[in-house]
Amino acid sequence: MAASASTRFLVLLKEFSAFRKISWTSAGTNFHRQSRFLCHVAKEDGSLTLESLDLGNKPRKFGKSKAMKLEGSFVTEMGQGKLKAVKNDKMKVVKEKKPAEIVSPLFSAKSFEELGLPDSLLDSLEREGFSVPTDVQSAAVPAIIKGHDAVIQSYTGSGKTLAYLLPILSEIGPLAEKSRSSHSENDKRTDIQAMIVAPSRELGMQIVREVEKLLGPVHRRMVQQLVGGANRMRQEEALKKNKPAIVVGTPGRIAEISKSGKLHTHGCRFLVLDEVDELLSFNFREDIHRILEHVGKRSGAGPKGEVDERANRQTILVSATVPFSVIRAAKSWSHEPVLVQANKVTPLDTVQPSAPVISLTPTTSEANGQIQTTIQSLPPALKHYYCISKHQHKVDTLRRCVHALDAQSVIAFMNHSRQLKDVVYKLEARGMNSAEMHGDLGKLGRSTVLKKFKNGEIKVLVTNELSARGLDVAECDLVVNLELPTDAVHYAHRAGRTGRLGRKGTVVTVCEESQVFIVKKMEKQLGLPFLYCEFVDGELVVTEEDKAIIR
Ligand SMILES: Nc1ncnc2c1ncn2[C@@H]1O[C@H](COP(=O)(O)OP(=O)(O)OP(=O)(O)O)[C@@H](O)[C@H]1O
Repeated sequence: MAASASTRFLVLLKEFSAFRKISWTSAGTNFHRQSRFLCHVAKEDGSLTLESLDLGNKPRKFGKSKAMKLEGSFVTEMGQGKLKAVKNDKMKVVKEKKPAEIVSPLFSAKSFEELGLPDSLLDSLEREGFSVPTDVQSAAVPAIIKGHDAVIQSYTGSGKTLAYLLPILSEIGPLAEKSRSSHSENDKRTDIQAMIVAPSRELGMQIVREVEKLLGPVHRRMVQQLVGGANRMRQEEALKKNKPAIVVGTPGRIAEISKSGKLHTHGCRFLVLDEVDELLSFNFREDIHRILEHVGKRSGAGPKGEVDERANRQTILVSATVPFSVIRAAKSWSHEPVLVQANKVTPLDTVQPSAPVISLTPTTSEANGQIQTTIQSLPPALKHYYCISKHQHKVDTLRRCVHALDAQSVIAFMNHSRQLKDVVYKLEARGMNSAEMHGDLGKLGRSTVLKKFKNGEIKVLVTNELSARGLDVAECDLVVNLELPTDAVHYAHRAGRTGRLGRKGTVVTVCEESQVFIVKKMEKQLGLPFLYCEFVDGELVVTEEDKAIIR
């Protein structure tokens, strides 16, 4: 159909066949060579720096690092894209790109030792193969240890979970620095020390596993999950028996147990709202309100000097997408909060309502003497395409897309759970391993599917918005929007399931002809180029002219 339209040039790119990886050793060297020392960042725009937080020039201890768990996962820019001329007239030569560039320079601090973490936590990180903090971790850890309330914003897959977990674990629980972990006299031993709230069970459980990994087998009971769909009585018994220092849960279940008087949070020192913009939505409003009212509200002084006059907890709000409603909420719930981004800590007061919510390129500019901050929500190396397909051909388009990109682990998003089964049936009939995942599956069904997807038994996970936020499957190399996300924010979270932590990733949005204008709108809002593509002879074909517009 469109192939014969006004296309002048076709560039055939067979992308995934050429995944070229570099070893961690060489990646590390490059990162270090490129590293911008933290104390140099953001001074011009009035930001706080690690130096200004008294943590920039700590003496360094080196020598603990070992080969990183994700060895080889930092991939180079596509180096071997095939080039094929389809028409001779006005041929534009697209040169092969040079290989060996790091896609995303995520790491600027050389080691976790630089961030002032206690030895026991450093040992855990080493045991789990984490050797270098990401940029957002480099910025967040010292700021939170210092006692700041914070909004952590950084793009999907950049390590925001550890960015808040590390400073918390360095202050409370069995890995904490002894001098820091001493509780005030007002603390009861039964009180929870840190509460982490997430909008979905999957994300909650993912965070629990991250905490358990760091705590190690001996102390893993120090974290308790309070997610919905699991047995509530067992959760309450575990709270009573294990007296965990940390709870991670979904708003409804936390509020439920809190109302029953079985969750003691008045002495809680940390409250984290992960995916905060989602947690602010109407669905969660009542439960979040209760949590904010009860967590860390005790009388008397808190453990930290200069911030003691505020509520006796640190409030940490986290998301890749931070609309101004979050900034406003942070200002009202927190005391002098800071905005933490990759290698940058800025007083939240300087963030203006006019600042765009999302954009590709992070910039700061001064207007009327005020700092304007734009926010990057997606990894810059992610590639975005769209194609046009009739509704009845979409599954076939998906299948051809997977083949053309030689994708190994695919998440296909739709909007309604009732259509997922049909897509799975069609894919399976064509020999492609796939499974549906949605809320109606129940907790066990969901975790089984997820496990199979993670270990590669399932190639295409067909799902809805449930999986759009937080889900961390390192291997996912392709996201397909079989139906359009409702807006640019939803697009960003769906797209962010691939290309995690500097890996290569592709997002293909399959739309109907009448929907192209919506794709164009999202492209504009995100400030990202969405390339029009087709799948021809098993190849992804990108046209340089936008046929969707000129037809
Ligand atoms: N310093 C590090 N070194 C190696 N791996 C890391 C490091 N920090 C985090 N990771 C891993 O990177 C992956 C992505 O981290 P995480 O899920 O925290 O990202 P995120 O920024 O919260 O993403 P999203 O916005 O999608 O929720 C996880 O598998 C995590 O274990």
